[in-house]
Amino acid sequence: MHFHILGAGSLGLLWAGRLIQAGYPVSLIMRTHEAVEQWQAAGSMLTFEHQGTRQKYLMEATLGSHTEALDYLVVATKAHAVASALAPLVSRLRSDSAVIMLQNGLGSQQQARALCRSSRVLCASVTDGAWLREPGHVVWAGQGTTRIGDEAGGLCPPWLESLKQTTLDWVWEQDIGRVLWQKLAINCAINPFTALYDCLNGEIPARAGAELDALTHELQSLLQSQGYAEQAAELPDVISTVILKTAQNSSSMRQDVHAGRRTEIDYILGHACRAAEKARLEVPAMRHLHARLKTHLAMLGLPGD
Ligand SMILES: NC(=O)C1=CN([C@@H]2O[C@H](COP(=O)(O)OP(=O)(O)OC[C@H]3O[C@@H](n4cnc5c(N)ncnc54)[C@H](OP(=O)(O)O)[C@@H]3O)[C@@H](O)[C@H]2O)C=CC1
Ligand SMILES: CC(C)(CO)C(=O)C(=O)O
Repeated sequence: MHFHILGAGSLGLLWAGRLIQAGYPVSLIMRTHEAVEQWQAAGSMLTFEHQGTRQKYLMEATLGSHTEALDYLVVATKAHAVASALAPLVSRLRSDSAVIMLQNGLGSQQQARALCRSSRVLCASVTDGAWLREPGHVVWAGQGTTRIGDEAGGLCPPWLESLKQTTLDWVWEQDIGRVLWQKLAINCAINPFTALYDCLNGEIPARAGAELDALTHELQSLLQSQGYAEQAAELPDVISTVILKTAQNSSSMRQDVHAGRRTEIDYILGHACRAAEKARLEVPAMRHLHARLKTHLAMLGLPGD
């Protein structure tokens, strides 16, 4: 099984390292010729750091314009880069190719399905934490679980069954939509406040107070409108637990803002607002937060989508 990883960022290199450790051939697909040249100039080596130990793995980096068929394509770009990164690769996919989406939020997975009509597109919800110490050097900071499923339904594919839990701590989800929507609701309740108030996850209840309660209530209605009544009922507890467990975390959105990078707001809060409109739900707290965050990002010179 040859895996191609699209996007040599934190999560892409984490998957690359874990798969190569398990003995699978892995190639990276990079965005620019310069990025490939830099990778090669640095010896084509991935540095994989975990609990203070560092290992090095040789790995080839290529451009999307290659013609080799893609059997297992792991899409590890940010949500907003998915469509443009994936489009040039569609002709390299076969009917038995698998595309595995790792993005937070919702919307990019559906874009991928629209693009890759002839291949199976699986979606993953990942709770591992990874960051880059420098290009090509990934730190696996938090061990988590990867819940994988197919929004179009169907059984777990045999190739995934054959992937040992020591390679990736994966679980097959018959209803991955439920998982992705619950994660979306959690990210809606946490990430925007951390970016707006420039605070750690644990500081949200004190900083956002009643705003958090109002938003949670609207997110419950939204989950209900999508058919996820159980997830709606447990949402307030789930949000409190995640805030508590990740109290010292700087959310991914806050990290993006600090690094001057485009955030995934449109695939988190933006998607939630659009889904609420489609379901004809009144969500004033959500809309107000979305508008405030967009203004805040604009003031920092960052896009609001
Ligand atoms: N990091 C983590 O711990 C976790 C991340 N996630 C999710 O995973 C996704 C990826 O996140 P993360 O790895 O942190 O993001 P990064 O920004 O670290 O990595 C994204 C990578 O994609 C590359 N890329 C962008 N466009 C293209 C393209 N057209 N062709 C090839 N490569 C491209 C970027 O390259 P360039 O820099 O050149 O633009 C970058 O190397 C996000 O949706 C995130 O929310 C989910 C759970 C945990
Ligand atoms: C769960 C949470 C909020 C942890 O920080 C996260 O997924 C993120 O930061 O994107």
